[in-house]
Amino acid sequence: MALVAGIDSSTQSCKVVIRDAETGALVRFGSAKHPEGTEVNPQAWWDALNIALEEAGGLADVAAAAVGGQQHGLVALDADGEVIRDALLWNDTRSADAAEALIAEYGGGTDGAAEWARMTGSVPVASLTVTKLRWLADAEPENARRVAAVALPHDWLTWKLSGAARLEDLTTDRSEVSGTGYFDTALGEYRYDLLARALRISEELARSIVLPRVLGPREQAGTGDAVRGWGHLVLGPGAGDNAAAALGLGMTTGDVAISIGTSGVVSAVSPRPIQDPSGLIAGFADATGEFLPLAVTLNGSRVLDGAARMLGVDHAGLAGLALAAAPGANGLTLVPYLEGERTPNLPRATGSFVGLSLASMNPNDVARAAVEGLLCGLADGLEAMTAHGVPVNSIQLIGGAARSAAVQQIAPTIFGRDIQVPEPGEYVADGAARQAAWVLSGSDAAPEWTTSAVQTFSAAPTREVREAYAARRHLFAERG
Ligand SMILES: Nc1ncnc2c1ncn2[C@@H]1O[C@H](COP(=O)(O)OP(=O)(O)O)[C@@H](O)[C@H]1O
Ligand SMILES: O=C(CO)[C@@H](O)[C@H](O)COP(=O)(O)O
Repeated sequence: MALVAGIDSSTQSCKVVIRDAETGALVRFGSAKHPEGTEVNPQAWWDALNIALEEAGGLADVAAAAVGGQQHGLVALDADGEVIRDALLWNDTRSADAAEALIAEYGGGTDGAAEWARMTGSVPVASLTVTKLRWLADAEPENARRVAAVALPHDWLTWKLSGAARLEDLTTDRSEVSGTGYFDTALGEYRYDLLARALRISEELARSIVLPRVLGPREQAGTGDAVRGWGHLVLGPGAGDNAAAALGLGMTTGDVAISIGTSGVVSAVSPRPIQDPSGLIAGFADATGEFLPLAVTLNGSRVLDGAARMLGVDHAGLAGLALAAAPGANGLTLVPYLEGERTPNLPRATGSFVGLSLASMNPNDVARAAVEGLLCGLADGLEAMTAHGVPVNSIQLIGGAARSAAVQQIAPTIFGRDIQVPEPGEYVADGAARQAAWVLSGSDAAPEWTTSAVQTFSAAPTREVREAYAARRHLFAERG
């Protein structure tokens, strides 16, 4: 029995699944926490990966591995392959002004946004790597001058697993690179002119910066580090976390995943690239050769973490309170922009409770408003997706907060559709494992693994909750 490892290096933690390459059966599992914050030394991801690998029984008997990772984070490397500064993560909003400047440089407003959507598939927001590079060039020019290679979290971890030292050995895949902001997702080519613009350097100089080689969906990224005893290990190209989840869920056209981890993500497989000048949809690629349009919010599971903390309960307690309240929370709406927001693009926003009254100022309604506000933001993303002609036949709910009974039961009322909840699991890591098995097999198609049982939740839609949210989502203060 050949074993494969799938790794999910996500915002809050690293998870490793070891699965049977043929059947997909789970054999071992390990996980380790990542540090808090939106600026993280990549060494912390490497340390967490090693702890998680050890907990999962190591790689000695594993034939292939692949890494799925949080997207967009800027890992800037110098000529010796050393990390220049802590990585700025996808949820770090300091590059919001840089995003605005980059749009302005292409005509500004709707023209500039449309041009970026045409060039790359996405309109720059603070999350995208290209804006972080511009921030680096302006705020830390000394560091910017030292940049010899730019990698993203999963690229860097794959490189570390391989034990390679040469920058030229860095690899990535279409799903990851499509979220950089300097890659033409429709054509599948780097845009060195955009890299140059971000760093305020000539295109000639930009071409001397090493960008990871973009691998095909089942192309080998190399082998494991011989020095660490992983020389036998075949490495897959890896993927951005949402593309890996799509692979883990076996999504095809018409399937939608709603992931509620640190980020809230609505994603769908599309046979054609999506270019949305409004910026609500990011036109990324998937891990199989197709496309994966996404709507991503900055405020996912932590909305519920914060609400539970505020109410002095655990997650089960929060779900109980929310389910004890009536839909609409007695007129209370949570605008959930606790960490600023990305979709819609409001990086300086804060959250607010709107409609508070004596009737709603109680734990049940506050909990209900938290769950409804979180889901309404995602429902707006789903609506933007359908507006772009992305077919929606089924919706699966995944990510840490999909374990909440309140999220499961309230989701169909807000989305106005049945919601399928697969067994709790690590679908990003599973997708990475499935990719590793695919690379190992050398077949044209990814192996058919048994999919997990799903539970379907149905409920009457509560249009009025969405309408109240739509009328109030602009009612927030900006952070000072
Ligand atoms: N039962 C639950 N209800 C609500 N949130 C939960 C529950 N279990 C875990 N979470 C939250 O899910 C998040 C972790 O989910 P995960 O998908 O692993 O995040 P990420 O991929 O961003 O690291 C944490 O914020 C955690 O508090
Ligand atoms: O920014 C994106 C995708 O565009 C996020 O999906 C990140 O990739 C982080 O994912 P989680 O760790 O929150 O799951």
